[in-house]
Amino acid sequence: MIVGVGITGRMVLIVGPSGSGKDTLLDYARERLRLHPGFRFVRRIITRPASPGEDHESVSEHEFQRLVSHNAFSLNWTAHGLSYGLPAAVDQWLADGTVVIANGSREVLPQARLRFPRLQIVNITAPSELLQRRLAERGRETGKSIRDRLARSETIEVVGSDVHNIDNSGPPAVAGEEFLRLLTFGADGGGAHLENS
Ligand SMILES: Nc1ncnc2c1ncn2[C@@H]1O[C@H](COP(=O)(O)OP(=O)(O)OP(=O)(O)O)[C@@H](O)[C@H]1O
Ligand SMILES: O=P(O)(O)OC[C@H]1O[C@H](OP(=O)(O)O)[C@H](O)[C@@H]1O
Repeated sequence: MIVGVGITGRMVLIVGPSGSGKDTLLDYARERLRLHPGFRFVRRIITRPASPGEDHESVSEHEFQRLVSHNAFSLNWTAHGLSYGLPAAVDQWLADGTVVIANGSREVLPQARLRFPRLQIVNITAPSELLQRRLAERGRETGKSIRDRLARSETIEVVGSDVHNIDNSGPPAVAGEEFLRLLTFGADGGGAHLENS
């Protein structure tokens, strides 16, 4: 079994333009940390029908607004004509000292910084030609929807001392290992490590 030594509980938001590889890197890390109780990967609530890729809870916009009015979200936002939420359970996991990892939005970072005192932002990047090719090959969106996502990719800057950039233009395992290192070595870049026993 894997045990953690000195892991510091915190919120980790992985952000970056559509097609940069957030879900791919989340899958990579989730698989490798699945036996570790100190890490939890958030299942998002989204007003998108079930689709290949991210495993999310699909709800109608009406249901989403009902959840908002019942304070069912720790953080929520809109983008691409969809509504996204992280469940309120996140707050309890953080209070328990867990490292909570979620797919976020670059645009919601100002609210996230106020919401989560211990926040680590992981910004995934890739050149625009790669984003374009990946979105076309993925096939979840087509035509205008892809064009809108690519246009949005260039409009939002992610800067700050709480931001770690990961270039995902090479093989997924390269960026995946870098992401794992960030998760397991703590927000301040040192001190914590995982041990196999
Ligand atoms: N390093 C990589 N090399 C080649 N293909 C990749 C790499 N990373 C991701 N991909 C592929 O690119 C596509 C987009 O990746 P992914 O869905 O992980 O991106 P995303 O950032 O989560 O996008 P979105 O915000 O639109 O959900 C997927 O088909 C994925 O398999
Ligand atoms: O452009 P920004 O604000 O960074 O991100 C907007 C939203 O798009 C992506 O979701 P998905 O591709 O619909 O699953 C992100 O995860 C985020 O929720």
